[in-house]
Amino acid sequence: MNQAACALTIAGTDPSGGAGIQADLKTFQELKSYGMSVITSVVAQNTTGVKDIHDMPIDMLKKQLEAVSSDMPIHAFKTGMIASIEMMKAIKSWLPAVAAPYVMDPVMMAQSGDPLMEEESRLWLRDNLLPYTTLVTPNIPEAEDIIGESIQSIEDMKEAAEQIVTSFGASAALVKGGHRKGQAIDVLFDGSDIHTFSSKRIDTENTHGTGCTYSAAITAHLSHGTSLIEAIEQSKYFVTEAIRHSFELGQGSGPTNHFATREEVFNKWL
Ligand SMILES: Nc1ncnc2c1ncn2[C@@H]1O[C@H](COP(=O)(O)OP(=O)(O)OP(=O)(O)O)[C@@H](O)[C@H]1O
Ligand SMILES: Cc1ncc(COP(=O)(O)O)c(N)n1
Repeated sequence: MNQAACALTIAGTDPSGGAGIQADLKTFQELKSYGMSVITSVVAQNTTGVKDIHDMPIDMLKKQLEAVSSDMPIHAFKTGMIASIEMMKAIKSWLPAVAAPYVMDPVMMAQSGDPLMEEESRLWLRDNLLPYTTLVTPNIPEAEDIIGESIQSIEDMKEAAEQIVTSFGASAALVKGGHRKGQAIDVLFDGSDIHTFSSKRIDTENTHGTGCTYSAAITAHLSHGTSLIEAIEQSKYFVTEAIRHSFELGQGSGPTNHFATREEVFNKWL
């Protein structure tokens, strides 16, 4: 009998296919997890920015969560855009229905700077959902928002990761350095040790959806039962290659190329 590793994303949409649910499902597929999705908001956006947002009615969000968890195995799940406190409450009350690693990408705004979460929801997310996470993956502005302090150096990133675990209750925190200059360095505190994950910075504007792709890749690896450190190491490689092979599509920040890591395989066949 076939057994599948099953990964679920709970997030908003991107009709241009580079971020959100669409990026997550592509990533799950590439990493051989059976992908499932619950939509929080339908977002009219593309590579240039966000045009409009339609939040799912809370009842519909609850019904989607219930539909998937009452029928399907969930071996790991992630949350991305959760626009309102009401939605966060619905997700929190659903959490006991799943016993699986939880990766939170605390999406606050799109790369274009457009907000994807109500201002007052940020504290609620931190104080009420963060303590349930296996891993939270803030970029630098999101980590600054969580700890309420500015982050300049790698040392600051380490302190922030540690603080997110010890003061705010995440099991592990990965502070991503995509917004800094120089090497693309991410810092993990796993509850006992600091680990760094580093790659050369790729000179490109095409980074729409990198955060979504990275957290989805980690979720996919966790759904296969991979350890946290190994899952992050593999996902760092995946997202770096996806940025390296990104597409010149759209008039803004182009999307990452999710099937880049299969290039070698394709080349063998062609
Ligand atoms: N130009 C780049 N070259 C190499 N790696 C990068 C580059 N930009 C971002 N990264 C890496 O991509 C991953 C996502 O990090 P980033 O800080 O960009 O997340 P994010 O801000 O949530 O994503 P987004 O940019 O999609 O909003 C991290 O591993 C980061 O180090
Ligand atoms: C629905 C949704 N979720 C997350 C992001 C963040 O992705 P990015 O910062 O790469 O634009 C996005 N643009 N849209």
